[in-house]
Amino acid sequence: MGTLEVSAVDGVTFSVRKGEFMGIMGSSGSGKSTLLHMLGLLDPPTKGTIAIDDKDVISLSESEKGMFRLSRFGFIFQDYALVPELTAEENVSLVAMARGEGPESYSRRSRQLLSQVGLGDRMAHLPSELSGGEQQRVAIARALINTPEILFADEPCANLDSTNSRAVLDLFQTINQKMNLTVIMVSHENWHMEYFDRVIRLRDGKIHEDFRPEKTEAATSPLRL
Ligand SMILES: Nc1ncnc2c1ncn2[C@@H]1O[C@H](COP(=O)(O)OP(=O)(O)OP(=O)(O)O)[C@@H](O)[C@H]1O
Repeated sequence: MGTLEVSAVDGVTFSVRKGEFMGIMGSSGSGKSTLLHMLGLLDPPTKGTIAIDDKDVISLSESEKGMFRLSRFGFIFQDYALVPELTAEENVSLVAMARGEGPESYSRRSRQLLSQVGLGDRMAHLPSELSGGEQQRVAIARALINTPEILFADEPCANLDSTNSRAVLDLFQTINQKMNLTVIMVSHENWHMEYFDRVIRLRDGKIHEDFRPEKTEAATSPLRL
């Protein structure tokens, strides 16, 4: 920031097990989004290493990072990040198209995923014709179209009421358990911890706590993947 150097994340070291549902928590400005964006290869760290399956992913070229993100990661953002001019089905298909797939292979899967997130009757709707919770479920279907190994979610419930937040978290839990997908989610809501296997709490860009929260019985959704 001009002459002011900001250490958004500083000296953070941890590893994540395959299939873990991890929450990154901490107060505003503690570095959660920066950490998530670095892990998701969206922002480069100034120093340090990130390894996935023992592969150093920092040294990949920009185009290799792009392909790595498309084929191995799913992203879900607070503001849904849907393309406003495209229907729900087209939004989901878009990332499969970007990976070079033909329509014969992604069309059926897009529709199947939208049905599985409860939007079978909303496939032709534009984002503006969907509620916030529905838009976030389109974003979840989109994140799953390329059968990723890691799902990154940055405050996915920030704009949702508690019923819709629970629907999204129930979906994450089902995806995590049924597909053994690693989920890394930024949150500042303490009640979300009931869904997490593990929490890393940041303070001033450093790991302040790394713990396994006590599990209460969270509801399970009817999603079958
Ligand atoms: N693009 C940027 N340029 C300069 N500083 C930034 C930038 N993005 C974030 N920061 C700073 O880095 C620090 C960490 O920000 P970050 O957005 O990662 O925090 P956060 O924990 O996700 O916060 P919030 O919960 O409010 O979203 C903050 O001090 C912030 O002001």
